[in-house]
Order: sequence, then structure tokens, then C-alpha cells
Amino acid sequence: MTPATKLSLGCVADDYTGASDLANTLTRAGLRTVQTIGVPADDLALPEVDAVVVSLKSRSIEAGLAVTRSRAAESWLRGRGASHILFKICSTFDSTDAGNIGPVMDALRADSSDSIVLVTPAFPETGRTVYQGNLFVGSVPLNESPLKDHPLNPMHDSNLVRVLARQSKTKVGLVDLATLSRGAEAVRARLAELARGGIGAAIVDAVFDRDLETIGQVALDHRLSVGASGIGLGLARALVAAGRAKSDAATAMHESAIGGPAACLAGSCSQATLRQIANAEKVMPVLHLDPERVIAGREEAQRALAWARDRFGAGPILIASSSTPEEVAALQSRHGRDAAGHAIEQAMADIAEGLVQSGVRRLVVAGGETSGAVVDRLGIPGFLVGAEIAAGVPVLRAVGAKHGDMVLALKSGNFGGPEFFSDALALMP
Ligand SMILES: Nc1ncnc2c1ncn2[C@@H]1O[C@H](COP(=O)(O)OP(=O)(O)OP(=O)(O)O)[C@@H](O)[C@H]1O
Ligand SMILES: O=C(O)[C@@H](O)C(=O)CO
Repeated sequence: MTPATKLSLGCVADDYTGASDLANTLTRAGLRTVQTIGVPADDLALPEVDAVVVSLKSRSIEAGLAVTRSRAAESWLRGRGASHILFKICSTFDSTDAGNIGPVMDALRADSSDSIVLVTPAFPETGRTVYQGNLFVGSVPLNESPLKDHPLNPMHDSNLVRVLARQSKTKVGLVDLATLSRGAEAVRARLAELARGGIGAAIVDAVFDRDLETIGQVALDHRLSVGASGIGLGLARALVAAGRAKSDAATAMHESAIGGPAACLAGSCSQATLRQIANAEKVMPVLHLDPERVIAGREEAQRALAWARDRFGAGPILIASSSTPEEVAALQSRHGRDAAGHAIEQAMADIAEGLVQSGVRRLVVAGGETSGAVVDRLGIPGFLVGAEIAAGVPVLRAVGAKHGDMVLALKSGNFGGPEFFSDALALMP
């Protein structure tokens, strides 16, 4: 990256699919954006940009480590002139009472010296809205949504004021929709009132994009905000409106075809992904890994690779570890949640590495943790953002990858339409 580049916006994302979702939103809103994997090395050649999204794999790790890594990313971004940092979390507030949203927010807030931080996971385009501090996923509260069965962070409380207060050292307040509907000055006044009461974080309601625009405008008065792609949209629009980014200057991605074999990997067990896999079965060969055999050793990954190599000539293939909530729970009770998750992620990384060694240059991955394991193993340092496959999921072109030119799609578990895998491959010629 050229040293002269001064960032309008710096983003620290707690997983890789979330980072590409945000990079997609910022790009569509007109910011020239790149996604990096971890804090970039000084010699990584990146184009001139308005925003950098540093992807971390910090959502489900020990809280202290998440804080250290997030602060390293923050410091790199501030060093490139970013006056505002967005800590990108999941639109379904994926976390546990141990963290990591609260601890990371507390640390970044201390560094920023902001008296109060705006927090909202709202992303209306994907059905995530917040009302009276309660997060809705589509038409149901978070605790009734499929997130109640998430393999790593089951969400059992939709009231985010309570959820965040359990994780954070600061008191948490609410800016409600009625205040928001009165405009930016009303929001500023409410935030000042909360801050005077010693409250350091405010969950902000948002139902429509116009609410996010108000939030983005107010957030720019601060040095830190916390949220999902929706607040990214608000910030980007506010930056463009303030002339601090060029609205017509999206990062150009080289769109030429890559060709060669294509493969899909699914480690997400979300209902959306399970349905997408079922639909993919109608149009491509699908191999379901045996999770018990994955945990037993590396042979299952080798078996999957041999299966894939036999089929490359005939078109794309899909390899999935995904199971139903009941099967996931049974596996976790036999092996432990983290051990099972880690073993399967590493098998997916083994498979991705073998696929790329066999010539695959078009790869679709479903699941944030799964994508993190795969991209780390492939040693890809960053991405440019291309066409949008579905809300929150762009085509990504690797930059600086040791395997050369390559396109990927990293799908958040809950995102994408029923035919997501075919939709993605159609945009990755
Ligand atoms: N059959 C299975 N049984 C138990 N755990 C599984 C199984 N298949 C995958 N996993 C693990 O479940 C976790 C799924 O997390 P991942 O982040 O990849 O998907 P997701 O949570 O649906 O996506 P996102 O974080 O983008 O919303 C991973 O740790 C993965 O290894
Ligand atoms: O915000 C979202 O829902 C996604 O970008 C994500 O982070 C899922 O892992």
C-alpha cells in the first residue's frame, strides 16, 4: 500500500466472511475498498483505497487474544490515517457471555477515548433489524431464529442491551427508534445524556436504511463504532456525502475469466446452507463428509480429495461437512464443541489446499470459521471486491496469493438464496 494513502475508514472484522460482506457493502456504497487477511505485511501491493477491512478470525477465540489481535489491526489502520474505526461483528450478534464483542469494544473504546460507542448489528437488506434493543432475524426474535442452534455460539437472548452488558465492563444503554426518527441531533442529544449517566455503549435501533444513514452521520463524530454491514452502509454514505470519499470510484476488479476446475466447500450448518446444499445436489456431485471419520484422522480428507479429482473434468463439485442441529449436538457431546469444530475446519483446510494443488482456482466456501481456516491455509493476503452474488456475498479476487490468480466467494452461513452455489459459480467463470 502506498504510504501516502490516507484512509477514510478503517475496519476490523471478527471473521472473514463478515469482512467480505462489509467490503461488498462499502464498495457498493462507493468507497474504494480492499479486504486484507490479518494486518497486511508492509510489502503487500494494494491499490489506492478509501477503506481497508482487516479480516481477523477472532469471533470464537479466547477473549484476551481477540483483544490483542483487534488492537493490532486498529493500530495499523490508525497508522494509515483512519480517523474512524468500525469493529465489524455479525449481524446476528454472534458471541457468548465471555465475549468477544464486549471485551474488544471495551479495549478499542479505551484506545479511542470516545465516551460512548454506537452499536448496531442491523442490516435490513438481510432481514436483521433492531427495535427497542431487540434483534430480529426476518420476522422472529433472535432467540427464536436458527441462531438458537448455532454450533459455536447459540443465541438465546434477543435483547442486545442485556447481551452486551453481560460481556462488557461498561454500562449499556439504548437509543430507540423514536429518537432516531427525530434525526441526527436527537440522537446526539440522547447519546450525550447516556454518556453523562456513565453509560459507555448504546445499542441503536434501526429498521430501515434511512435509520442507518442517520446513525452513520452521528457515528462519524466518534472515533469508533461497532456493528454489521448496515452501519458500514451508513458510514460510507456519510463519508461520500461529506466529500471524504469519491462516490464514483469503486475499486476496479479485473473481471477476466479464470477458468479451470471449480469447487465448493461447506462447513456451515445453518439452515440456509443446508437448503443450499440440498439444491446443489440437483446440479452437481456432492460429497457429504463423515464427521466422525474427520475427527478420527486425516484419511477422510484424502478420500474427499480423491473423489473430487475423479470428477473435475465433468464440472463443479461440492464437499460438505454440514449436518442438522441434532447431529451437530450429538457429535459435540461425544467430542466437545471446540474440538469437533476445529477438527472439521482443519479437514476443510486440508481439502482446500489439495484442491488448489490440483488446479482449482475458483472456490466457494460456506461458513465464516470454515472460510477462515481455508483462506489461512491457502496463504491469501488480501482480496479485491467484484460482482455481488447475493446480499453480503461478493466475488473476491485474491491479491498477492502464492498460487497466483484465483477467485473465491466466502459465504456467511445464513446468507445467499436457495441456489447460492450455482449463483456463485455463474459469476466466477
Ligand atoms: N457436522 C458437523 N458437526 C459439528 N460441527 C460442525 C460440523 N460441520 C461443521 N462444523 C463446525 O461448525 C462450525 C461452523 O461455523 P462456520 O462459521 O463455518 O459456519 P456458520 O457459523 O454457519 O457461518 P457464519 O459464521 O458465517 O455465520 C465450524 O467450526 C465447523 O467446523
Ligand atoms: O454480518 C453478518 O451476518 C455476516 O457478515 C457475518 O459476519 C456472518 O458470519
